[in-house]
Amino acid sequence: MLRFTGVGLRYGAPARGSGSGFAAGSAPEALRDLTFTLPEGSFTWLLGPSGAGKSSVLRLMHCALRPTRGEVEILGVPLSRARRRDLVRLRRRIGAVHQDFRLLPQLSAFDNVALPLRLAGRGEAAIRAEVAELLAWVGLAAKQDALPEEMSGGEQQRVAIARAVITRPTLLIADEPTGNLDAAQARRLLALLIELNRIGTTVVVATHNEDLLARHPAPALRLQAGRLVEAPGMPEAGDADWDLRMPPPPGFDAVAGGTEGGRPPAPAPAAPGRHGAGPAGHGAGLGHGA
Ligand SMILES: Nc1ncnc2c1ncn2[C@@H]1O[C@H](COP(=O)(O)OP(=O)(O)OP(=O)(O)O)[C@@H](O)[C@H]1O
Repeated sequence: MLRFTGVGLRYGAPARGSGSGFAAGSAPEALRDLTFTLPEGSFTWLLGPSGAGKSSVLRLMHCALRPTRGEVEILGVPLSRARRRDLVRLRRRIGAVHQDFRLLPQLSAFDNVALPLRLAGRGEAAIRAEVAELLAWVGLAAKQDALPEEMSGGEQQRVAIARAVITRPTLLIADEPTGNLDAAQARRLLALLIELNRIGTTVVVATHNEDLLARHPAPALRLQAGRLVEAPGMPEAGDADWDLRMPPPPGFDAVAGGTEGGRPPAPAPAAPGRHGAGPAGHGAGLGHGA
């Protein structure tokens, strides 16, 4: 489970409980008052315009930062109280696809993808088979020996995706993972994310890709200028302050109805929820070959 409680983040300010030595800064808060819970095994889209704070939320989820206010709990571990070695252990359970890939430049595609398995102490024979299979699945069988600088942006992104999922992480976070992929490759990636989620991985994906959102309706966290404007289980904006059962204000009948003593027309039903209103479904009908 991921739980954010009253979370604020100000870059350059000291983090809660970290002793991390950040210089105190006066930058505006990048995240403000975020409170939400994502259950284990959920699939959540992370949405919002550029600069809204999506990458910052993912950095907190990846334990790369601690909040300056409030508490972030990742897979049961409160970041404010976690020691450095707890964080290292926690991060081994998290797969991350970064916007800028973060491949190790001196390692081949194969060795980049194999790295998390080697760190976990897996045997080389199993690593060979698993890495080869996953690289083939992302269409990079012929690029196993290529260095990152010898690959296109889309190829590097697919290596980064393979590296993030090779350990079947408990939590997968992805920041614009389709930014460099064509439409068919993006759909294959979505199928992979859905499959991982089906076998139990909690998945959080920041994206602007409307095609993916339409293909896999799931709950959403939506940010605007560092604040949450939509979250799983949060009432639609306006629900609380516009009660449709309230009588019209005095004099409104005559203005709206035109007939003495008449009632105004019934208000239109509330707008249907955005795609985030429904439960996470797996009904996108995408097989691995989609
Ligand atoms: N390392 C940093 N130091 C200082 N400010 C930062 C840093 N990273 C992000 N910010 C600021 O935090 C705010 C949120 O940025 P963030 O990258 O989280 O947004 P985003 O929604 O992911 O944007 P995009 O869609 O463009 O990637 C922005 O105002 C940004 O300038």
